[in-house]
Amino acid sequence: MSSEASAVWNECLRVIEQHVSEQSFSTWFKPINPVKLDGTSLTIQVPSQFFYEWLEDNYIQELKLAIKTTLGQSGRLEYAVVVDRGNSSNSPIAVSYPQGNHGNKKTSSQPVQEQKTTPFEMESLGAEALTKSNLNPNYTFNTYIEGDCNRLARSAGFAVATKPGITSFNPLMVYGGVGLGKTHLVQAIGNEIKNGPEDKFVLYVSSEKFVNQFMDSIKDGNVKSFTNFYMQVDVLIIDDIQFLAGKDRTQEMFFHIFNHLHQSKKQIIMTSDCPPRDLKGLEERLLSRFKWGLTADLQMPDFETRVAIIRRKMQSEGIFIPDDVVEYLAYTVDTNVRELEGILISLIAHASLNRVEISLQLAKTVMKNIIKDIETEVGIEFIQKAVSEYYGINQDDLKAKTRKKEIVVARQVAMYFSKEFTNHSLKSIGYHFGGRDHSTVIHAVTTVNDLIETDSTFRNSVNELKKKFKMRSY
Ligand SMILES: Nc1ncnc2c1ncn2[C@@H]1O[C@H](COP(=O)(O)OP(=O)(O)OP(=O)(O)O)[C@@H](O)[C@H]1O
Repeated sequence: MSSEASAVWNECLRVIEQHVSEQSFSTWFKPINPVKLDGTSLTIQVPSQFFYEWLEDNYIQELKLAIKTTLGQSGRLEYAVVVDRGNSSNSPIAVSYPQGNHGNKKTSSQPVQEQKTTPFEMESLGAEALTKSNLNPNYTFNTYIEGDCNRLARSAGFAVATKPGITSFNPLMVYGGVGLGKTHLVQAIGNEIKNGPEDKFVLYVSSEKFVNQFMDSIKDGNVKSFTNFYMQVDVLIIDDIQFLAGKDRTQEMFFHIFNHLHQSKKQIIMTSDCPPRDLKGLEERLLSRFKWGLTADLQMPDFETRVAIIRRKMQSEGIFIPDDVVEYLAYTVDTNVRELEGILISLIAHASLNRVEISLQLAKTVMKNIIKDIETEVGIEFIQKAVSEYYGINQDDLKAKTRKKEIVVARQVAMYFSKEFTNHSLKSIGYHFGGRDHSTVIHAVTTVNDLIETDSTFRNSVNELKKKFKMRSY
């Protein structure tokens, strides 16, 4: 090792130390050996291919800063990767060169294993590498709106964030449909731990990336460093675990990593698009481990929570949207939160591009453009769906013969609204409710009107539903 190279690298370390945590510094920078200095080009030796890729994915900015500070603008960094063949004492060194320098191979006393570009030429930091843990700093508990839809998962997540690895929620498995906030929640846990008092190595990885890294490690003969790396993590957050289905070798590797982490009281957090019992193509021994901790689901947020999510978003974007528009969006977009956010962003974009105020009319136009088949008119079907959801009954029961009290009330309310909000005749309305005759519809309308007069609880619920239909038929 040249003393010049050492001196330069020591300088670099002083810069890097100021920008990374103590733990990252000892994990990722202490094992590096400076090899040589050639003009303003410093070669450093890293223990494995995996290590090299990790540095490149996660610490490129710090390395760049250190090199430029120490060697000036023309400073360059090159890597020597110790090839992992399971026997490090035998490992040859592969020197890496900048792209475009291939015809000018430098000689090394040991065999050159492969060519690598320098990190500075590969500044393709993926969106994932936003922080050292691959966590998006905006995904916090603070920005994650609480509602009935996520209460259990959120509070379990918070407990885990306070005492990672030592609550009974290990592993914590969060499942739910597309765009319902799984990633946001598990990253909020990660951010909370990372910003907490203890110096924990938190790592977020998508299952897809985990599979790809594992496959690459097989290809490159690096499996050992892959495993060692994952076994060092204090908090492993692995997203969309269903992606491991059918990938037997990766599952086996994950099984070992899981066991090691769990035995060492390290926290494991996973997400999935369905409950563990429905995860097809995953080994039974993995599934049974997933059930050791806590499994919590996320549901579609209810109307109030959707309003709160929109308001939160408005606050973070620094924009104002009138209440009727907020309510309209919250009523209409009930598929998932990502879609709700998407429509909100389109609305903001439309208003600012066309220099118009955000209004209900604009919201409706944007909505029609985005969701082609959106049902903007109130029809009997829509009323039946909304009323049965509101009363928590099966939609088909509105058409069935059943005379159960709660179903009769819901049916009468739905008939009442069908009369008020659609152009269907009494006969047609009766037909849509299991072929009842028009006098049944008249009776329903009269009963509902009477109840509105006499029963305030009933009146409130009818008003709430009415608001929803008015939004549509505006
Ligand atoms: N309760 C919530 N409060 C605030 N924002 C939320 C909430 N739930 C979801 N979001 C937002 O909705 C968007 C989609 O969430 P996220 O990506 O976490 O969903 P997901 O369930 O992981 O989706 P996928 O199934 O596609 O992986 C994100 O922008 C997220 O911030």
